[in-house]
Amino acid sequence: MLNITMIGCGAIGIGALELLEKDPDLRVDAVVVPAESQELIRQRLASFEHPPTVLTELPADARPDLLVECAGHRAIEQHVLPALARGIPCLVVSVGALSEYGLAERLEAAAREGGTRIELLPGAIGGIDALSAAKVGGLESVLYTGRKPAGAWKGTPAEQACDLDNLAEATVIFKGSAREAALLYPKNANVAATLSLAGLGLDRTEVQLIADPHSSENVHQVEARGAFGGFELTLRGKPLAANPKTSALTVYSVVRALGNHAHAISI
Ligand SMILES: NC(=O)C1=CN([C@@H]2O[C@H](COP(=O)(O)OP(=O)(O)OC[C@H]3O[C@@H](n4cnc5c(N)ncnc54)[C@H](OP(=O)(O)O)[C@@H]3O)[C@@H](O)[C@H]2O)C=CC1
Ligand SMILES: O=C([O-])CC(=O)C(=O)O
Repeated sequence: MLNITMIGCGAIGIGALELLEKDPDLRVDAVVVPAESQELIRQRLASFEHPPTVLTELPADARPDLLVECAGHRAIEQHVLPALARGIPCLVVSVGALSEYGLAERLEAAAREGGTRIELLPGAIGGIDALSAAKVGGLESVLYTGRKPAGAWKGTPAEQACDLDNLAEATVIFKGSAREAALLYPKNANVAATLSLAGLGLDRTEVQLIADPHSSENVHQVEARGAFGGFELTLRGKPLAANPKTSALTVYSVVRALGNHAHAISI
């Protein structure tokens, strides 16, 4: 059995915990959350058969088999970097944090220091295996379009670009590089960063973000060309009720990745 510490316990975290309870090979022993929400999370987890301990920091002597981050960009610096340096393997969903200059190199250095690895999870997108394999032969272009319901862009710079409450038609709210997208939209453009890290890089991957008042799904489209040929992918993600910015597939991606560490056959 693998003992896991989870960083963050919101829409993704709770969704993953519910599914992981059914897996005898995995046990989430602890969740790490901000002090302000510690009590609320404790109450939310009370109905679980094996409620994880709710902490605000990973204790200095803690040695979980795996640490999984599902908290947000700031948690990478705060929790993942030190855990890697201590030799704890980390899985992360807030991949957009790596758009900050120098952070990827610091994560790599910390993982080397600790003799361990950091795994960037596909989250809400598919095709990462194909794209990163295509990169080996050489990629020419990768275009990512992220389309979400207007409400999913609330609390983001899109509010300055348009009137989200009265949008009549689908509106492009951002056009630029994956790096800019991930920095400007930390809760909505992790997929842009993931695709770019697998493919052409943060500065050469073209990104378009759309607020669509007629959509009820988070639609991710990828067009890639290179020596391998080409592929077009459209993924229509169902948003989570607990956080409409986040697609349900992200929860399943976390559960799959953890399972792959524990089960005899991984896929
Ligand atoms: N790769 C992908 O495809 C995707 C990645 N994501 C990433 O996952 C993150 C989480 O998504 P989601 O679960 O929907 O978000 P929620 O806001 O529902 O939950 C976030 C949870 O993390 C906690 N948290 C926030 N900051 C920290 C921190 N520094 N240390 C510990 N805990 C923290 C929050 O606590 P509190 O409530 O107190 O703030 C909350 O419990 C997103 O911010 C995004 O970066 C999301 C969707 C797709
Ligand atoms: O969950 C999704 O559909 C994608 C998302 O929020 C992100 O890329 O950050």
